[in-house]
Amino acid sequence: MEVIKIEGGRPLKGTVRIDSAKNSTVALIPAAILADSSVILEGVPQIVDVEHLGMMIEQLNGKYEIDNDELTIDPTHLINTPLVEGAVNKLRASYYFMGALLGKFKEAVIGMPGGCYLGPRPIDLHLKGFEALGATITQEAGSIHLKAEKLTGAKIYLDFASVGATINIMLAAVKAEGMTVIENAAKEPEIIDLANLLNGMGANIKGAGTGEIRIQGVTELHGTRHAIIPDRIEAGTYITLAAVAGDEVKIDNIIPHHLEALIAKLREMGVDIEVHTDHVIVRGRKEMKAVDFKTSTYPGLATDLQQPLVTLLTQATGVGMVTDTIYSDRFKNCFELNKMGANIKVQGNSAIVQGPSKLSGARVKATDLRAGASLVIAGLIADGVTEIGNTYHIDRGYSNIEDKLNNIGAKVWREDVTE
Ligand SMILES: CC(=O)N[C@H]1[C@@H](OP(=O)(O)OP(=O)(O)OC[C@H]2O[C@@H](n3ccc(=O)[nH]c3=O)[C@H](O)[C@@H]2O)O[C@H](CO)[C@@H](O)[C@@H]1O
Ligand SMILES: C=C(OP(=O)(O)O)C(=O)O
Repeated sequence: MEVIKIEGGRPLKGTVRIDSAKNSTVALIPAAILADSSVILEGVPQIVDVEHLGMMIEQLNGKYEIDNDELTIDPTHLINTPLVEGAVNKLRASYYFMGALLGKFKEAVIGMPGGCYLGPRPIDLHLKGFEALGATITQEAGSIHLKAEKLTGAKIYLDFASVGATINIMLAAVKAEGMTVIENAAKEPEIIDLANLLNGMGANIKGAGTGEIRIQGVTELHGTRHAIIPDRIEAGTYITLAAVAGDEVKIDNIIPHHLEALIAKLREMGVDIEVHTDHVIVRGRKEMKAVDFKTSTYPGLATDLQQPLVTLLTQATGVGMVTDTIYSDRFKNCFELNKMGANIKVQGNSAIVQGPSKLSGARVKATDLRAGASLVIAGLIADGVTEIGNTYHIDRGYSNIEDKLNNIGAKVWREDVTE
């Protein structure tokens, strides 16, 4: 079993360059199949989710070529193969092939998505959207069959501003006949990035980034070149770790506007953050006071940063409560942090953290992607060596994490150990 080992207690100093957004990239790759010629994505992060989507493009007989961080997807000879085996259940975003294949071929057969378990993650809103556009849906033995004689634009109200449902409906509607209006659409920056790619391919989408997205269907989409936005969650993770372990760390290649909720809350705790156009400088390792955090949809505090923030609170003075309004069961990291000496109680969808606690190195498991990030941060400040198992979760979303940390003075390495 591969583990990540961290020798804690080394003050961090230097620059971390943030890669492009996982949650954009994993939508942009399936979107590319809607074109009839090559789509080039600039700045693709080296993460396992991207590799898995590449395998799915190849299952569909598409060409998938990465040259450094530039990805070319050529969908010219695409075949509508059922995606029920292979990478489909290795990641959440595989479900974007539902919308993309439905949009392109009016039919898709696809297995259920994987991704982190964070509590129930139903896809009823995605299916409701496809039905509104004219698709018939049948489900059997872990796979979903979507079929439409034709797709017709519709008005679709989402009961919850779901990122996944908004994206999937956009992908299915972009070539539908007439106008689709998504009401109570998700407003996350990754939705805007997707709309920009699709519009570059010839789509007609207005309102992305607001609660009402209007999609006028077009008959053809062509290849284009698109630069992916920076990863606000990777950025937020490094900002958080710099707050507890950094002397002075520059987090570069970001859009600070996407991180306003986080930056405001960290400042409330007493963290020194200097904001510039495309980077921030964090001067950490100072006294912090505990605050409460509550996650919500964008522009609120991202649920994907909630677990790293729990680690931060273990170093602040007082009691802080972290409430996750998006996912009911995203607290497995808390039990691992307690093994390292933290004092955290989980109650319903909240974690109550009493700090400050002295953390000590221990053997822990990354139960999901951001739990992994929360344990890496804990390892950086703990006394002694921390060993983190289930590294595959971390590799779904953080590119070159050891190099990025070692470059700013950490001591992080991988080892194969017997279980
Ligand atoms: C690949 C990707 O981009 N993943 C992100 C995406 O996940 P994902 O797209 O799965 O998240 P959603 O925004 O869809 O889910 C938010 C909430 O809505 C509920 N829901 C969602 C769909 C549905 O059909 N029915 C339903 O009830 C979910 O259970 C959850 O409680 O947005 C989340 C919320 O910002 C992030 O944590 C994930 O990192
Ligand atoms: C929950 C996440 O990812 P996914 O939706 O891909 O499981 C995440 O990025 O934190």
